Amino acid sequence: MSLSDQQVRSRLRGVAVGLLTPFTDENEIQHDDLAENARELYDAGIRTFLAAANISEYHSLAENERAAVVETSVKALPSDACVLAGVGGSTAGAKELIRAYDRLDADAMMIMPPDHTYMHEQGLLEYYRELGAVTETPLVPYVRGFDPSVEYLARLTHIDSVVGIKYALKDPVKLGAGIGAGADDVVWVDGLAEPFAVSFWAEGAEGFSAGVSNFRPEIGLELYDALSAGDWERACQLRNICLPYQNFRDETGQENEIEGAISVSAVKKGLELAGLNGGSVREPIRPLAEEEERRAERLYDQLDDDIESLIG
Ligand SMILES: N[C@@H](CC=O)C(=O)O
Repeated sequence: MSLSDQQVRSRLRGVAVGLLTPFTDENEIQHDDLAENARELYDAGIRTFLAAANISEYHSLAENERAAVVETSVKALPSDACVLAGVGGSTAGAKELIRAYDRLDADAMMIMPPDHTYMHEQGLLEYYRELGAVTETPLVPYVRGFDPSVEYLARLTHIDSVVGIKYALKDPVKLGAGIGAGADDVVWVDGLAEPFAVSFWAEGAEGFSAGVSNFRPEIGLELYDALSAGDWERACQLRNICLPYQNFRDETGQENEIEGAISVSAVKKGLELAGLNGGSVREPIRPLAEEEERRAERLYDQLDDDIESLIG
């Protein structure tokens, strides 16, 4: 049975890890590895999971694969875990996926950023209303890749099905304004991982998505405790030890000028180095080059040392 709206809100007040989709070299999904990752992260204390979503390589998964990934995740995790399932695309297609996720008992729908060349704020709000009309399951829209008005953010919070917003714009001032203008019962989640966790928290975010905490969950959990306790100095220390690996994720990689191209491959490498399952990536992402693999290893060692001295 899935969680209530109130329980989902409570889970959004925490660290949300992305369940990356491990692929074989032949591009097949390794469901056992995915399930093992989910259980290990749960045992480490994580309770909020994003399945078939952003860094799960949502866009590289077919519809039936998205449902299969969500099914594996829900089955692998105890019932007090919150699984947010990635949804996107046309209204009709998204509704179909939502119905499939409902049959699988997903706890919430993570609505991916609109994948459209042209759009209108009112049309986008209509999209969320349409999706909300086919399910009792709460929606969490992911705001990324476009620059909406504060008014839009406020209106988004007033859509009945919306219980949380994953905010991933590098604009803490707009976040604070959106929170101030919006409904009180919506939980705002930092969608830009640990580097923005402190500034977004100061503006009113109550949870954050994981970056390096996807493979070293203890950092995210300690950071969340420090933020909850108002211990800014410790929160900044914990945030700072994440930065070298997070900055590496932002790089372009080789023979490419698009920033962040190695981001998912770097997290998959981190999973492998932490003893979890990373696996291969699908196009349009590329695997790390040899030199990047070595650099990831050095950065991971540094992270490991920093965790040892700060967390023990
Ligand atoms: N936290 C993720 C973004 C959200 O899914 C990341 O660091 O890439």
